[in-house]
Amino acid sequence: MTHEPAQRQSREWTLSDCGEWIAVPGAGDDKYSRGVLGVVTGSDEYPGAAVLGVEAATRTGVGMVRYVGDDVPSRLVLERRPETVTAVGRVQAWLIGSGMDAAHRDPANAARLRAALADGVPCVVDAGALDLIAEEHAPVVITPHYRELARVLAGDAARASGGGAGAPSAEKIAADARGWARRAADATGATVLLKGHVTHVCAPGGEVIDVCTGPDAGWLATAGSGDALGGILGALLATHADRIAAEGHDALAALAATAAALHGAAGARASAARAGGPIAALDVAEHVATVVGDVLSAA
Ligand SMILES: NC(=O)C1=CN([C@@H]2O[C@H](COP(=O)(O)OP(=O)(O)OC[C@H]3O[C@@H](n4cnc5c(N)ncnc54)[C@H](O)[C@@H]3O)[C@@H](O)[C@H]2O)[C@@H](O)CC1
Ligand SMILES: Nc1ncnc2c1ncn2[C@@H]1O[C@H](COP(=O)(O)OP(=O)(O)O)[C@@H](O)[C@H]1O
Repeated sequence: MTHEPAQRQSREWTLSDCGEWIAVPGAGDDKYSRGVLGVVTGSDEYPGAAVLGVEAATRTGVGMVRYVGDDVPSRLVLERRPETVTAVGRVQAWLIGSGMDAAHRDPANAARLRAALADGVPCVVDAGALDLIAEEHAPVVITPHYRELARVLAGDAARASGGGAGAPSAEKIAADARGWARRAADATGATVLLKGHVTHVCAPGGEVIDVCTGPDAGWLATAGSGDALGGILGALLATHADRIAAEGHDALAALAATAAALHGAAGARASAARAGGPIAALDVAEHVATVVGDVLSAA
């Protein structure tokens, strides 16, 4: 029988673990000292993803969101959240790629994504930016679902061998999601948040963290739910720049697990508010603030 070293074991992350990772502003804080999140998400093809990520980030708590994107998503973001700033400026973290399609990336979005990755601050990389992670130099958390992780690992295998042979299919990843989250973290050097009914988080060389705070039924499996998760995680990274600088991927993994736990609990609360019935992604985003309040009052 083989034994994994202790740091490769798995643990569960619950709401009681989250309190330490929510930054509550004090009397001396202003919007900049709290942290600013830069967001490059959405496109004329998928504008709603931008709205969902910005809404969720705002409801998680952050000093400011700077949104940088195409005209249609910019207008929709401002209609929903007029406090969002569309002027370019400094940020403490980035959220990139939700609502974008790597196969149809236009030059303006390509330049925005590359600029965010080159900025050097922590970055959440989702959906249509996942193909760019080999270029990054910043501390990165990737947030794939099974099909997206299969594509990430195929790209990784192709770079290593010139072919891509040996990369797992989405079905193979689904059959051992915990194991593939760990292998993907080691292979990419990024902290991995692998989405599913149970979400698995792993830093390179670290333990796997399981998160299962969502509703018992799979109501979170709905369009845009993952776009909202990206916003939650982006806000947490932007408000913990000092801890990420000091603790690196250990902090990124704790923040990613916190984001998944808040997201699941917000989905459960949103469903409970509808007698256990179905939810929309915007319901999840809106309920994050209440879940943050719950976590802080229980701490
Ligand atoms: N409101 C929005 O703007 C939303 C934007 N989204 C964005 O959409 C982009 C693509 O995300 P996906 O997770 O769809 O990407 P995937 O590439 O994983 O899924 C697309 C694939 O799903 C399969 N598929 C499509 N329709 C299907 C159907 N009816 N039945 C069975 N299989 C089907 C096809 O093989 C297609 O290639 C991402 O950028 C994502 O962020 C999604 O999050 C949904 C909501
Ligand atoms: N069966 C399920 N039960 C509970 N949560 C799920 C289930 N399937 C997916 N989820 C969660 O819902 C979200 C879906 O994200 P994603 O696949 O990126 O969707 P989208 O691209 O439409 O936003 C993730 O947070 C994932 O963990």
